Amino acid sequence: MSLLSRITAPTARHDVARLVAALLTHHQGVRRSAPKALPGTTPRPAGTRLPTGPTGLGTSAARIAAGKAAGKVAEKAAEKAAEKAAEKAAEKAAGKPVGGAPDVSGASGISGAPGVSRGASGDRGTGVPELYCPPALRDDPALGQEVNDRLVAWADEVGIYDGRLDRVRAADFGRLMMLAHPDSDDPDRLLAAGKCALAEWATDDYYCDDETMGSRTELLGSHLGLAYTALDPSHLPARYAPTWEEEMREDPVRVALRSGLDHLSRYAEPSQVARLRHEVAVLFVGYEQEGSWRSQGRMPGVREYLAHRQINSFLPCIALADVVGGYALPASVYAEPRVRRAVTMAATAATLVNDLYSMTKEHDSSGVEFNLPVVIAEEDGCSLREAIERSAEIHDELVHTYETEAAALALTGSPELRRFLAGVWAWLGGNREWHAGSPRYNSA
Ligand SMILES: CC(C)=CCC/C(C)=C(/C)COP(=O)(O)OP(=O)(O)O
Repeated sequence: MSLLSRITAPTARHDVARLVAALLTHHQGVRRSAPKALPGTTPRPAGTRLPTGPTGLGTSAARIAAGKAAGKVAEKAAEKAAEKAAEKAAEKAAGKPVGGAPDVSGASGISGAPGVSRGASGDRGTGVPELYCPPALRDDPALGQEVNDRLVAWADEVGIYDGRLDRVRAADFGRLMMLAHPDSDDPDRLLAAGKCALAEWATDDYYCDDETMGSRTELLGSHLGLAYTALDPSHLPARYAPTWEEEMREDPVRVALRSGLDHLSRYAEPSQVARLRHEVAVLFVGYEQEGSWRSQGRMPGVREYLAHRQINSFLPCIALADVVGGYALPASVYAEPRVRRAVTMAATAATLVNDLYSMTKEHDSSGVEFNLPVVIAEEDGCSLREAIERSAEIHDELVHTYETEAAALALTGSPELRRFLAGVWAWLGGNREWHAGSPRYNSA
């Protein structure tokens, strides 16, 4: 065994994660709330800069003296924060009031509910059990509204959701961006990420989900193939290129995807753009998979569905945490298997939140709809209520595992990785908060 492999934190696995989570969360039957900050990190207010130069294990010798001191301070602060979070968690688990700091859920001023994790008060009338999830880190309604206004204006310009822009405005995707990316207060960066998200949503609504918007299962593959070329341009021979370009502009979803990526490219490095392209291509595979179930009239099993929700997920949005935050996580770190495992688990959890909150909307739609509770009810032969509870438990396990594994990675990783993992955690909180309030899922 090399020295490096001995001093590097071991890979946390399900069993380790479960053990730690169980120790921290189940003390005398009391569940704890998810902490506001990912253990091992500190919430980073918008505009805070990262230390520069090489960081992390084995690189300290390469740092110049000042950078070294700064890195050490940051590491110490992260360790302190982790200790504090663990202490707080233990106090909460023991049923003691947490000294000093305000209640994290109340402090956000968003929910009005005493605590944002699982428990009776969390559903705000939606029927969704309270979930183990961090609270949203900030709520800045004015910023959310600015992003939303600009997003709706852009949707109008590119032609998506024609005649339905009032519903898009009400869904408030600008608020989602504001809640999910608390380390940026730049409306234009939030808008760029919002455009990408709305274009991905439009792809789903127009091609997969919504027959009233023209979706037809037999055309899905062809539509998605063309849509992908909006993100990764086709370079056709000269005689075909002009007409191809006209055709690209004929479809509002293609226009939206291309325009969103163009805007994002002002802030993203090529490797970050490539990352988004990859995640969207994977998302499209997920859209296809769902289309295949639909055309067969087949309900997938729970394992297949969960694997699907990892690819048909919010990962393309979550993957932009660094672009929106104004820093770049190197491609090699993003691709590191332990990082990918943690981040994809978070993405699945975020998407299960969508499943839980969108059940009512989907229940009202005409076609076959897939979500985890329906799939569990079918496979386990249980009631939908029981299946909702089981879905919430699966969500919670994923979040606990992310928390444990990401915290371990944060303690040994670079400042960029630490910030990214904290950004993913913040994304989970903003996402849940948005789903709980957006009229897309909560209208009568
Ligand atoms: C990346 C992105 C914004 C994708 C949107 C599609 C997606 C992964 C969802 C979670 C939406 O799933 P669903 O079709 O259930 O969405 P709605 O419930 O209709 O919002």
